[in-house]
Amino acid sequence: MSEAKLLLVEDDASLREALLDTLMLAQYDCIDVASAEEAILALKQHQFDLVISDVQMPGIGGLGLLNYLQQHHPKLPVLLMTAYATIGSAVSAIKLGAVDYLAKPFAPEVLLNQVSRYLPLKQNRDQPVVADEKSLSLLSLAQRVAASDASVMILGPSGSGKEVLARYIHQHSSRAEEAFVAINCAAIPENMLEATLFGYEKGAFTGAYQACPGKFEQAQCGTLLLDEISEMDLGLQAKLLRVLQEREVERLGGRKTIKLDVRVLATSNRDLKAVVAAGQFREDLYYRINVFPLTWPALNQRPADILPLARHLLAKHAKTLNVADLPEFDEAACRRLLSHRWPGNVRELDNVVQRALILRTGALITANDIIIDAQDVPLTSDDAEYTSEPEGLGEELKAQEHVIILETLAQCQGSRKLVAEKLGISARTLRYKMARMRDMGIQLPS
Ligand SMILES: Nc1ncnc2c1ncn2[C@@H]1O[C@H](COP(=O)(O)OP(=O)(O)OP(=O)(O)O)[C@@H](O)[C@H]1O
Repeated sequence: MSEAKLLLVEDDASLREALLDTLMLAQYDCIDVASAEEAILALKQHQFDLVISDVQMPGIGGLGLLNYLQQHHPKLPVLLMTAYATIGSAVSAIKLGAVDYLAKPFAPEVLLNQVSRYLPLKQNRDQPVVADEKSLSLLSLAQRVAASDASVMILGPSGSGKEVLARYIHQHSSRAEEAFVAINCAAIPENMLEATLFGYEKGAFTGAYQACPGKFEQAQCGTLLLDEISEMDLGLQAKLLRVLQEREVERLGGRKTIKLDVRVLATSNRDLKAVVAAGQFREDLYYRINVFPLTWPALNQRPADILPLARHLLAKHAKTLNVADLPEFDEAACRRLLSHRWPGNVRELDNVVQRALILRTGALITANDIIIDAQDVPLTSDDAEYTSEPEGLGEELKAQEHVIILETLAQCQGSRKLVAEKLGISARTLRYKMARMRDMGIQLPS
């Protein structure tokens, strides 16, 4: 999940739910409230990086909130949402200090594009923690590659740390002070990926009420990460190749070409050569992107990383949970961590460490606290339900769960609220499950 925190203020409950879904599926950490008054309370309890607020609301409303923010949080960016008919008030709000506005109704991608423009880039993100010789030599190679401007293809199984490595390359490049923009090609519906990548002009398609720069433009002078590039359809691959060759982009519905100075990194957890051989990935694009291939081996191929990573993840989560004294793994717990095969790689290790932190009773984490099979975890709170996917579920059962969710979504015309009610799970759990489905490349209605 992104480290940036968003405050969403919208009095229309169903719209708020839909916006929240979009933001959470895009991995944003978000708190939602129904009025400006509640927003002010939330601002006293949390630190936010961006506020997205409706203008017309009962009480002091969006403009009252803007006024409050100007006085108490003048540096906090505010995005206002307003009905198309009342754009005049949004324009005056911009004069009052809002950074931008969204004209309702807008497509989910318009929201995500705007949000990604204003969220600050957190520089202190996870640095790769490595100890195994294989990983050390990979990092030193990555550092040397970072110094060049070559395109890099990062391969490795899911959860091995490909995005962490991509950020590392950016941070060690001459572009480190510029933007790092990541886009997950599998998570964005196919018909919106092109607009998200290349941007669009007002009126380019139904719902494009205002022009929006694409990810390439947002990454200008910096680095663009095309995550899971192998999931891009062949038609779009041809357009991407052209942009990379010409080093310029044209927004959808636009006539102007925009010169680009962007370094492109890409990841895939598939054997890209085999995908090329199967005719699902263009060979010319493969060679353009694959100037320098780097591969993170699976975690079980670099066992010396396991304990340092586990300790790092423990310290990270202890900090988030405000745990005063950091517990340690006892010897039996370490043995258990070292003997597992970690099919889910570092992401799986991260889940196990989080569970251990919740389950431990003293200053030491024992082997009993290391629950590898999540089915054994006693779920007591909604939070625990949200963060732990029952990994023990068989593949067949999981596939059935996905079918049920998709069918119920269709029956309820996409209303997450109704789906959650029908399936008897919390809206949070549904959101989490849908995010996991998106991660797996399953297309969901937006
Ligand atoms: N070497 C590392 N040091 C610190 N944290 C790591 C490391 N490798 C992975 N992680 C953490 O593990 C999680 C998964 O990593 P990441 O998202 O980079 O994997 P990925 O290979 O891109 O996965 P996917 O293919 O599923 O997108 C993240 O929370 C990341 O911060």
